[in-house]
Amino acid sequence: MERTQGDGEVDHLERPSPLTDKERVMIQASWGKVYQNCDDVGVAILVRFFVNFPSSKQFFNQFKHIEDAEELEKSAQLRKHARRVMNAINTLVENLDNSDKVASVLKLVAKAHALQHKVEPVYFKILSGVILEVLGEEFPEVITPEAGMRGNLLISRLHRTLIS
Ligand code: HEM
Repeated sequence: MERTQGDGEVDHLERPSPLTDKERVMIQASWGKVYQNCDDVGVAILVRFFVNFPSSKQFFNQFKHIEDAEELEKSAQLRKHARRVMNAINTLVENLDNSDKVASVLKLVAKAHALQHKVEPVYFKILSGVILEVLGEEFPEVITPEAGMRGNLLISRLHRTLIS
């Protein structure tokens, strides 16, 4: 299904086909390399996200007024969220063969962000782009176009959970 948003952007919300065993193993191996460096990678992703999309800082009381990238990098709240994001993705990747678990993790994250933190769903889409951008730069050998596309589909599931 394709939905056209108000600004004319076409949003691909089609249900992805189930992963084959081969794809699952490939994603888990690729992610394993990323997760070995989870602290550095997570912080690099979030700093890029908050520097390039400053309005996304509004949800974080401790660094919403910080503009300098080096200062952002030191923020304890940013570093904590980076770890949480990386750990949540790790749980998803470890459980790719358990769709109930994947759905329950996505639902928990989606509910907390929508209801408690009041984060608009669009920020998840933006963050997913930044994740793929940073991983593509840092791990060109593991982020193939195919893996990138699957990553996008995972995030679009999260986005769909958030808006439903
Ligand atoms: C892949 C995407 C994301 C994942 C997996 C994720 C995960 C988490 C987790 C596990 C927590 C802690 C539990 C909770 O309070 O819900 C959290 C907290 C939070 N998240 Fe996210 N998050 C994501 C994206 C975002 C985005 C895009 C924003 C806003 C732009 C955001 C804003 C927040 C805020 C404000 C908190 C509370 C921070 C605090 O209390 O210090 N998150 N997130």
